[in-house]
Amino acid sequence: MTTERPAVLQPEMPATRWGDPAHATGLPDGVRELVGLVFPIQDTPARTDVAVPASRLTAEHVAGLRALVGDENVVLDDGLRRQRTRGKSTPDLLRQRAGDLGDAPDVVVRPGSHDEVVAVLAHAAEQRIAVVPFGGGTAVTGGLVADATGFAGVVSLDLGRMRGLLALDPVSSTATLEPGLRGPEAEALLAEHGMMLGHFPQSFEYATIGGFAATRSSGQSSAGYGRFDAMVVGLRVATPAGEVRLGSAPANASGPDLRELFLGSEGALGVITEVTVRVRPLPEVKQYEGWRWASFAAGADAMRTLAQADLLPTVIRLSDENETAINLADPSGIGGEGSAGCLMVVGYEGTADAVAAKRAAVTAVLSGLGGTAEGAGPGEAWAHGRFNAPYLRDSLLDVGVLVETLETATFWSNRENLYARVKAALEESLGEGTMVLCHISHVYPTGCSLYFTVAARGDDDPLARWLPAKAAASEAIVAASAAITHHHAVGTDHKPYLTAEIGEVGAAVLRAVKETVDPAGILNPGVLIP
Ligand SMILES: Cc1cc2nc3c(=O)[nH]c(=O)nc-3n(C[C@H](O)[C@H](O)[C@H](O)COP(=O)(O)OP(=O)(O)OC[C@H]3O[C@@H](n4cnc5c(N)ncnc54)[C@H](O)[C@@H]3O)c2cc1C
Repeated sequence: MTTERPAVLQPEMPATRWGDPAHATGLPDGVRELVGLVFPIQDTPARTDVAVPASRLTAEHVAGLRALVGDENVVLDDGLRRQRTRGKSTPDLLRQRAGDLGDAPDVVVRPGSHDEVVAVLAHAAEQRIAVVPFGGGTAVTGGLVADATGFAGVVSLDLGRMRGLLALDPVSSTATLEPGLRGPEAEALLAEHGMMLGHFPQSFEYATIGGFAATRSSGQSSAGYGRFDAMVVGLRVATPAGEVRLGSAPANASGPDLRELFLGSEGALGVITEVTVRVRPLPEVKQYEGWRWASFAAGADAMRTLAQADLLPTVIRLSDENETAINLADPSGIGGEGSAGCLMVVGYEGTADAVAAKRAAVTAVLSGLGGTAEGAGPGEAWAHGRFNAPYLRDSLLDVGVLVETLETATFWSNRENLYARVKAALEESLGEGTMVLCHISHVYPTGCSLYFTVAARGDDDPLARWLPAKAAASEAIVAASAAITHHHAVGTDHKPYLTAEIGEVGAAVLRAVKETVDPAGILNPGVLIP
């Protein structure tokens, strides 16, 4: 087939905020009033008067890059360099809002093909220019913040021109996608063939196929469709040492599976230029509903029972008592009566017969374990608002409230310990009035992830309040022997904790691979590799 490209492209995100400016609603009056009851409201507009630092690259460097990808695809423009600075964590946004553009790339380079990526990497290695692969720019763990020490400058390698559906194999149910396709663009291309990928992280609107692979992302339908890495059957990767093509069969016993080496490699081992994924038919039916549990523990036990019985629906998420209460208090959040206990959202997608059968079996288990069915209302409200939270975060930052999220994962037997430790660490660090909310939305037969949302007073310097709280939470995660990240990746923020998780030998293995594929160390220096 000839390459198919999306008919409609997602608009650019502003540098200081999340998402499509047309979807930003501001803080509804009712919510502003509620927030004001808990936190001091203080209007804190973003600074836009700070200039982007001058590019450190010489005219010769720039001319060399232009010769490889064309003049128009080597961009020194301040606006684009500002937008390509860091990602979209709360610290990233706070730094942008404060006018800190110290990590701005020196130039944005937009290759149009695998071969152009290869050529840029060879040139960068020769000239000692650092290269930061840039997909959607939704990184939340500092994966786009390269350490430029010892380099002539930093190229943001923007993969946004590589946005095609390259191949579709309906017999094997696979599709080969270019890395710069954003979530909705990839789904729209596949939908024209009656197929879907089924990867819906909260960053779906902006994150890309290459980014999903490079961070081992997990989406809201992970219970039914799996994590992104589980959907990948093949990869093409450009490294400074040459090309790596992986995935000649769905499974093999040809030594360790090297696909796993490049999945989650966060731009430090190569640039992913093609991703072959498993696709499936578009669902005939989608049904989402709510269940209520007396406690977080009771709901979590029900999730475990379903996972261990191989009975997971497509979506399953459970809010703790605090998250349940806050969402019910928010008129734009999940609807429903009362706020006691813990709300679970359960979603079914597939053929009408498959949905009916799975729903009947799951309903029997949940009822038997003491859950109360709440009907379609809470499920549909969740489905309707599932991508809204990041816009609300901007509105809260606008009024001086500190909001951030973090996530981890552990085995079922350690869930309560991990939950208690992380919650206590955040509350102690941020002090009185801090709200710590938690949900479980990715489950396995052996364990689950925990996703925390924190809201606290920002005071005069929200960044200075958040960084010690994040460190305390990370230390609590390590002390609980849990994963420093379940799906947000390592980046620079989690790097100090990685060796504790994988051990000294594990860290040395990563360094050895880096040395082999990127001997000059130009790829995302300072990210991931301990
Ligand atoms: C509001 C919000 C909600 C989020 N929700 C979720 C969620 O539900 N689930 C989840 O898993 N994550 C979530 N994230 C995190 C983020 O969206 C994911 O990590 C996502 O996979 C990043 O994709 P991206 O295209 O934006 O990558 P980028 O941010 O551009 O890059 C991320 C990292 O991957 C590298 N990279 C990007 N593309 C390539 C490539 N082609 N080859 C090699 N390296 C590359 C970059 O150098 C960087 O280190 C969320 C983030 C935000 C801001």
